[in-house]
Amino acid sequence: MTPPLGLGGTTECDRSDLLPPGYRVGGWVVAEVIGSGGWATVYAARPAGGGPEEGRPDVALKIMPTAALAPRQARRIVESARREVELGRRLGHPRLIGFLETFVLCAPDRPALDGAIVLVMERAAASLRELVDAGVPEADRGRLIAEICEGLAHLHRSGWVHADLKPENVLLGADRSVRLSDFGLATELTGTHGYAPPMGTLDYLPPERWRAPLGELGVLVRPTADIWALGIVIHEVFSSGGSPFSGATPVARGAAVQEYGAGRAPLRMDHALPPFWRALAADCLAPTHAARAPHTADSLLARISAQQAAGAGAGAGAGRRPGRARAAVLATALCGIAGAALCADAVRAGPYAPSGPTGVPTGAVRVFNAERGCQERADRDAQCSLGLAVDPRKPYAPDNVVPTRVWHGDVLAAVCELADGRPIVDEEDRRSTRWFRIRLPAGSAPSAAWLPAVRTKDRPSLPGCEEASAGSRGGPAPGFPYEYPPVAAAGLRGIHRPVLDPGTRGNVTSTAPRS
Ligand SMILES: Nc1ncnc2c1ncn2[C@@H]1O[C@H](COP(=O)(O)OP(=O)(O)OP(=O)(O)O)[C@@H](O)[C@H]1O
Repeated sequence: MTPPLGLGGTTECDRSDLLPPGYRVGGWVVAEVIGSGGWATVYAARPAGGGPEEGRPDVALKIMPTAALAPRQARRIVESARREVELGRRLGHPRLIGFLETFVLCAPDRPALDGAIVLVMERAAASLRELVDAGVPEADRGRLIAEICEGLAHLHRSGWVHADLKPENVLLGADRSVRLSDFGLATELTGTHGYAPPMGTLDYLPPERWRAPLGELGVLVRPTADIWALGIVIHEVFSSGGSPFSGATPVARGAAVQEYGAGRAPLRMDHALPPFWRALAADCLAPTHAARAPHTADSLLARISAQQAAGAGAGAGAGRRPGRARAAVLATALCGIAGAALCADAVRAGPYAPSGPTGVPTGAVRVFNAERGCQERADRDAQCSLGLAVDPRKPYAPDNVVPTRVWHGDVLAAVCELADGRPIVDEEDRRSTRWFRIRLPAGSAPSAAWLPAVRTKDRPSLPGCEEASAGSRGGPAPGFPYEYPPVAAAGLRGIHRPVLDPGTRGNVTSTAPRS
């Protein structure tokens, strides 16, 4: 820290804890107040003439008073400033706000501010909060989230957790590029976690933070806390500032977060979120640290980049109609793994082949997609496609979903049903262990796959699969998968969209401690 500086006030100010415009702070002259947080007031300032700052760009001064605080609080402020300075010194990055210097304010004429800590920062043009309040332009939404991810990825790679990510702390340059700021709670990790002061912004705390014990070192934080906060920010950006957790106050919304974290309430996102961003936010908002851990800032960034590179960024970002897409945990991963070539098959509405010589198919099912936005679409958009499983008794995973996709309204040839497959829950919390064996279009490989019963409203009268298999082949009931002759259908493009696998969700909720 630079030594205390002599100051010269020039104009009157109606609050003793505010500096008037023109007040000189070090080599800087205070202009207007930009905003105030819990512990600080941030001012716009320009370089004072004649000093080394002359000719430098305007800055923001974050002034943290300590005079009126109890010793413990004052220590907290000093510690918070130390974190900001330390992080700023070590982790310079285009997505993090730049720090120029820090010093202690010597202002004997203003006792409330005498001894305050001053951070001199690069000055931003606005905060994401202002933009959210005004309505984030559709064309900017995806880019802003991607840039926040870049900042987080850099922090996490460098072994730090921000611990207070929220739109107020996402600053925007004159060109609207993102700069993460306010590192007062930023925590350096020792291995997988670190300890932060027991502070933060209630609306952005993950479920586990609400019951985290407070030890001597503080509360345990991990990068997944930032990922949770990112999920809330994504939701806000795409839904005009709305939170996915309802409640009139932050504490009430916190109670809703805990209900969700304990598995007693589903995640309910605003219909305004386009499917891609809904899926991304849902992954960020996985209810436990363990479930969120695979979704690192780097992996989220890769998904966003892939989406944008595929030319779907604009559509995914803004123009889509709302839907109730649930965690398409595998959607992007599958496309990434399988590539476009594997994403080539699809089943069109019909043709449904009635009973053939072998007795199959013996029924039909019409695909039902619980996402309302997808029900209204007729363009067979990839984001609205649904996956079919190879094996209904295994979790959905990249190696357990066939390349062929289906869409809401498709009529599929079902040959038999399985009552005790893996339980599946849809976006409306309908749960079923029943699966239908579906014949796929000619040329599909494999030629048959499995549709979860929650993905159709139809309940055709079908034989049990073991029975059908034995009947059609005249042999003993085989295991999975069965093979049936394919039906003809047109091939279309799209990506996999597996339904939510509650096996995963069940594990998650069962391991989540009760609040
Ligand atoms: N470098 C900067 N350039 C422009 N505006 C800034 C800058 N730093 C902070 N601000 C704005 O100043 C306001 C106060 O910031 P500050 O970091 O003190 O508090 P906060 O993040 O809003 O709240 P809290 O301290 O309670 O977390 C915020 O609205 C923020 O957007």
